[in-house]
Amino acid sequence: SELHSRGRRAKRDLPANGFSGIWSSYLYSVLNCFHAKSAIQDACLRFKGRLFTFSLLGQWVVLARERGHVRDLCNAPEDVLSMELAAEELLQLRHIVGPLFTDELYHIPAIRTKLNLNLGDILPHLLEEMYAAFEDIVDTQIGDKGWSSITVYPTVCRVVCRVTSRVFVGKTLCRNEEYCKLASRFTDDVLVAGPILKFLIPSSLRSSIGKLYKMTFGHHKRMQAFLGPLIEDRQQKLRQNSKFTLPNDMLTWLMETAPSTTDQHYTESISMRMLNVNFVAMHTTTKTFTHALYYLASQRQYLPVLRDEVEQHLDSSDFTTWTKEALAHCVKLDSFFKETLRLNGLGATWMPRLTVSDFKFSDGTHIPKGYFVATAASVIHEDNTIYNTAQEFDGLRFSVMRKIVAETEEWDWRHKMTSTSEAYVAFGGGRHICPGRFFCLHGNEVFTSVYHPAL
Ligand code: HEM
Repeated sequence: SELHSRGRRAKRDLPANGFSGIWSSYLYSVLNCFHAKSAIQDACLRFKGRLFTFSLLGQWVVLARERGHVRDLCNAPEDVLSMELAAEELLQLRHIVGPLFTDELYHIPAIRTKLNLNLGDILPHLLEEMYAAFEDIVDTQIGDKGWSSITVYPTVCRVVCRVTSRVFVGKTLCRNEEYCKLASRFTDDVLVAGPILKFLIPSSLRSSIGKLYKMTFGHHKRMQAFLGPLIEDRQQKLRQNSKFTLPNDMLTWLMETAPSTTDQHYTESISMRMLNVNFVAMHTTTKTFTHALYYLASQRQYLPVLRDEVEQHLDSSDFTTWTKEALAHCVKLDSFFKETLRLNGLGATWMPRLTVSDFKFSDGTHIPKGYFVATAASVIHEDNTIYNTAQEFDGLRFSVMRKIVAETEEWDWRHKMTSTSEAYVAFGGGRHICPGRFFCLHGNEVFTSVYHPAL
């Protein structure tokens, strides 16, 4: 039955967390949502070092936590363990957004090459927008007393959206309230609607409900309405003068990377890629910066330490002198963000994969086609055998580790925020490792470095 296929036990010869009956496991999988982190921690303790199955919101997942298992997961090719199909199925992306969302993926090379190569050039724009966004969004909320209580998440979300949109679509559109609402709401809408569709709606009805959803929210159509005239304008300028330099932003990089530049599909396709870029960039960066702000506010001893470091490397009276290289010297700031993500990653389980064909872990465990596999990310990040006092926040943890490495080795990159390993999976690993992590670090550092009296 439908319920059975959604709630079934993943793999009979692996230990299972909770109940393994159809109804009991289904109900248990709902309860697990309310305390996923501790339930996974308990299961890891019980099944020491072994792979096990865990049920979450009607879905059994094989969870990996040992280094070897995580390495196997990272190294598996896409046609064996598929991230794309896992995301598509778990979030019902075909129904909620449309097949174009998952079929074309050229935003990934655009980020990997063009965005990452241009980080130095876009820094002044990032900084200019950051100052303007703080003035418009934060300063206007501060009254005569010189302080005000602000709801952090929505405020950070607006700032992040404006600043990242400056790099994605340019100065005019990033200051358009309607555009920013669309860019920031899109991820939240998908993250709510996708799991509901998968969990509550039988597969025979999903297509019709998805159509209704798309008609109501119209994310793609609205994005086309914003980007269409901009694309047309840039193309026209190029037609008039082939030497015309396009603005250095994501829209241009997508226009240059898109397979075809002529047919009608062009604007549709680029708009969908822009939605996808927003999907991966906004929510993740907002969440990380919000947590970092909470740590700063609750552990104020870090404020002078981080500010001293920033002032040592960057001229706080003139941000136009800031460079990518100078920011890279702020190792304590880097460590602070890495530690924030260690304890507050994107979820208790991460790096979901769907087995497209039979998969064998290196210890011989065999997972048949059609099952979900993921890492027990929070357990890995809070393992006392890897990190001292792993449950505690130590903002300078990684800068100390970097210093120790630097004493004996030439390169101290191993503990930088953007470096990953089987013990640090906040940005995933293997072929799908997050290509936007350099931009995200850049953005976060700039956020915190910008001197603001409210901080
Ligand atoms: C703190 C912020 C961020 C976090 C924690 C984060 C984390 C992740 C993680 C865990 C993955 C999945 C990796 C896997 O399953 O192996 C991922 C993938 C991805 N991320 Fe990020 N990310 C962040 C910011 C960004 C930004 C700002 C961008 C774009 C500018 C971005 C673009 C992407 C893309 C395109 C993928 C898919 C890569 C692929 O399928 O090959 N991310 N990210």
